[in-house]
Amino acid sequence: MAEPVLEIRNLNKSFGALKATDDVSLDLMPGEIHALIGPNGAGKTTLIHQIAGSLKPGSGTINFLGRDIGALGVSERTRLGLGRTFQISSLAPEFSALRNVMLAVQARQGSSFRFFRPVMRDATLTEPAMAALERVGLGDRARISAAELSHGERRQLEIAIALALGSKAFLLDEPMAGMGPEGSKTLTTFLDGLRREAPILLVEHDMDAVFALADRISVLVYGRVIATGTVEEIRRDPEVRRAYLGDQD
Ligand SMILES: Nc1ncnc2c1ncn2[C@@H]1O[C@H](COP(=O)(O)OP(=O)(O)OP(=O)(O)O)[C@@H](O)[C@H]1O
Repeated sequence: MAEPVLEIRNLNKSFGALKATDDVSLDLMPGEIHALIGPNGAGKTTLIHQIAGSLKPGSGTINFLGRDIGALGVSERTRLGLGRTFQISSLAPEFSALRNVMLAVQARQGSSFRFFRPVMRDATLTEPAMAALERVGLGDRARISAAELSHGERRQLEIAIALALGSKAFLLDEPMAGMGPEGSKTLTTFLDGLRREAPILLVEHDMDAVFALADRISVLVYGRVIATGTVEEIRRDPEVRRAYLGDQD
């Protein structure tokens, strides 16, 4: 059997008396979309922060591509290929969409001596950046500043940045949030294809998107994984229905 791309074992994180992450173990396999669902405050974002490196776990291990990344910072994890989008945007708002992605391309190329060239005409930066924008459907918005993009477009731009960074797995925290039905549909189609390139750990409240996309779902309640399974297994699970799905089905 294939090795997991991401392997989380017995992760714990407390905020004072609150156990936000309670002995969480989960895998992200090559080519899969693994959705993480659960009620507000269940600990989904806290878990993503620990995997991304912006929050230190109390205990437990995180392996990425066979390597223990527990001691690494956010940028080292990004360099290894752990791409993420945020609930709160991390874009440079005054820069164009293209320039935002070019910064990622530049970071990946590791060069800091480009100041001597007019950056916006440097094809080694503009071409891969345009390619990433086109892949997420933002090709015709390249020259618009990030601040002027719609909420949904900013999410697409963050994914373009993660692509340009050469991500080997994606951590997506509520990418559909604030999107209309059309935007959600477009993003769903895009993510469906993206999984072939790199697996996705997807935190999402939009159950239509989750049920359409997920190969597996893990359900988090009070920081604990109460079930992991296929869409059908999760839909049928009586504990999940009681704790989370309720009458959404
Ligand atoms: N820095 C912090 N200090 C104290 N408590 C925190 C901190 N961050 C999160 N929490 C608490 O940890 C719990 C889990 O929060 P988290 O944001 O991870 O949940 P979530 O499942 O992502 O929720 P939502 O679906 O609303 O985004 C909540 O009770 C939250 O109040």
